[in-house]
Amino acid sequence: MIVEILALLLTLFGIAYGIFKYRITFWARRGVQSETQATFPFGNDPAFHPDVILTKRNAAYVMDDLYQKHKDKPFVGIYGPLGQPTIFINDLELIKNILIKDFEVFVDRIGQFNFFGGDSEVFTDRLWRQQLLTLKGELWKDVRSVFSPVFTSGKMKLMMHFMKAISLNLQEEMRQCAEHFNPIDLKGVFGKYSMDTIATCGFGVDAGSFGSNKETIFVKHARTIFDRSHWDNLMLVCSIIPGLNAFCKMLKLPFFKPVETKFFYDIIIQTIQNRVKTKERKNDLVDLMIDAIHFEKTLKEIGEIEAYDNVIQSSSFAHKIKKTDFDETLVVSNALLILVAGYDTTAMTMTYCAYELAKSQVTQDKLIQEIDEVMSKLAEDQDFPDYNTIQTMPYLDSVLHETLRLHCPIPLILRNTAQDYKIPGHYAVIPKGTDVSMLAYSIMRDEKYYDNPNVFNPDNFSKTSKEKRNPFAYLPFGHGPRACIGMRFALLEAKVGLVSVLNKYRIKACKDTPQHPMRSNSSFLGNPRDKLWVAVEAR
Ligand code: HEM
Repeated sequence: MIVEILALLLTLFGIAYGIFKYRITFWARRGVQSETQATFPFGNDPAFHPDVILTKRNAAYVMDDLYQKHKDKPFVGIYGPLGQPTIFINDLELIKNILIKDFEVFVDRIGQFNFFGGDSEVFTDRLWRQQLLTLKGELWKDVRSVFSPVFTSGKMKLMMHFMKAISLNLQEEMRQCAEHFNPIDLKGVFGKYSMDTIATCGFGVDAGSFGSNKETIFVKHARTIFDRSHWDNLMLVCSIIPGLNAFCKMLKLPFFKPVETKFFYDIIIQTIQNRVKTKERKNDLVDLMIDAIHFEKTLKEIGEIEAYDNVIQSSSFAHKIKKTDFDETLVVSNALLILVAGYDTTAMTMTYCAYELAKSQVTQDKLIQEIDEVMSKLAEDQDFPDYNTIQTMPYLDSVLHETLRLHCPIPLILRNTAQDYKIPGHYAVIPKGTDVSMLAYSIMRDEKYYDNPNVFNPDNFSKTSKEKRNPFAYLPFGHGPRACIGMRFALLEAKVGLVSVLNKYRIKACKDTPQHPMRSNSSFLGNPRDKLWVAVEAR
C-alpha cells in the first residue's frame, strides 16, 4: 500500500513538474525574451522569491536584481508560482501607454491572485476585497469616481487645520529631545504624527500617539498591518496554491491580518454610528465619504450594523451581508484602506526626508532659508503659511519628491490585462489576465534617467531637470486614472509637518545615524530596517 501511495505521489509530482516546465516556456513561445531560471514551484517572480517569503531581504532589492539583469530590454517575461506568466515593463513609453493611453485594457491592478485575503469568505478578508486597491472593472470605476471628490485640493484645504494642530505635538516632541540632548528615532516620531493626522483627518479619532512613550494599540495595529510575519507569508502561499487554499477555506482560516482588520473595523463603524446618532459634522474624510455615497439610506439600518458586529466571525454573517446593500461595507473598507495606506507611506517618507536633511546640512540650510522667507511674510494674524503658500514652496517640493524617488515606499506598480494586448511596435501579445509590473524602485534609481541615482539631490526636481526628463521615470504614486488617490493628502501632510519642525529646529546626524539605511526585510514597503537616529537642535 505504502509503495502504491509513494508511486502515486511521485507520479503527481512528476506531472506537476512537467506542467511547470512547459508553462515556463510560455513567453519564449510568444517571442518575448524572458528570465529562464525558475525554481519549481515558485517560478522566478521576485515577490515570491524564498528570500522575500522567508523575510531575509526586502522585495525591492530582489526585484532590482532582476531589473539590473534585464533593464536594456523594453519588457521581460517572468513566472509566478506554478509558472503563472507575468511581464515586467521597463520601457517608459510602454509604461505611459499602459497607465494612460491604453488604460481601458489595464483598469485592474490584480488578476486571480489577490494579496489581500485571496477569495476567502471570512469577514475580514471579504472586507479587504471591497477597497479601491483590489476592486476591479466597473465596480472600481464607480467607487473611484465616488471617492475622488473627497481628495480634491478644495477638500485638502479643509484638512490642513487638523494637520497644523497635530504638528504642534510634533514640535513639542522635538523640543523635549533638543532640550535634553536626546537623539530621536525619526520613524517613531513621524509615525506618531502621521498616525494622529490620518486618524483625526480621516475619522475624527484621537489615536493618542504623542504624550506617551508606550505605543498605543491603535498605532501597533496600524504598524503591523503591512509587516509580513512568517505566518502571513505562509497564508499568502496557501491563498494561491489550489489544494491548500481549499483546505484553509474549509477551516475558515483568515488569510489577511484578521486581528488588525477587526480592530479598525470596530473603530470606523463606531465613528459612523456616532456621527449618525449625534448628527455631529467634522468635515473629515468620513463625513466626506458619507456625503459621497449618500449613506443615509443605509444608516437607518444601524441597528443591523451593530448586530453584524456581534456575529462578525460566524458563518451566518457571510450569508447575511450578501443580502444587504453593500454601501456601508464600501465606506468601511475604503476608510480602512485610507487609514493603513495613509499612515505608513507618509510616515516613512517624512522619516527618510528628515534623515537625508540631517546628512546634508547644505540642503537643510537651503530649505530652512525658504521656510524663513515664507514665515517672514506672514500676515499679522497668521502663525503658519496657508494652503496656497505651502503649495508654492519649490524647494520643499523638490526635497520631498527627491525623497520619494530615492526611498519610494511602494516598489512596484501593478496592472492586469482585461483583454489581449498587442504591444505597440512589436508583434508580441500580452494575453488577457496577465499580471503586468513596473518596477518603480529600480526605474527611479536608473542612471539612464538620473545622474548619480543613488545620491540624494533635490535638484533632480528643479524645473529644468523635470522638463528634460520623461515624466514616467518618476513613479512613487503611479500615474493615470488609477494613480494614488491620496497623493495630495500625503504631500500636504508631509509639508505641514516638515515646515513646522524646521521652523524651530535643525536636524543633525549623530553617532548612531546609519550611513546607508536598508529597507526592512519583513515589510513589502520601504520601511527602514533599522532605527534612523538623529540629533535635534533648537534654531
Ligand atoms: C507618500 C505617501 C504615499 C505613497 C508613496 C503612495 C503610493 C501609492 C501607489 C504607488 C499607489 C498605486 C498607484 C498605481 O497603481 O498607479 C497608491 C494607491 C493608492 N493610495 Fe497611495 N500613497 C501614499 C499615500 C496615500 C494616502 C495618504 C492615502 C489616503 C489618504 C492613499 C490612498 C491610496 C489608495 C486608496 C490607492 C488605491 C487607488 C486606486 O486603486 O484607485 N495613499 N498609492
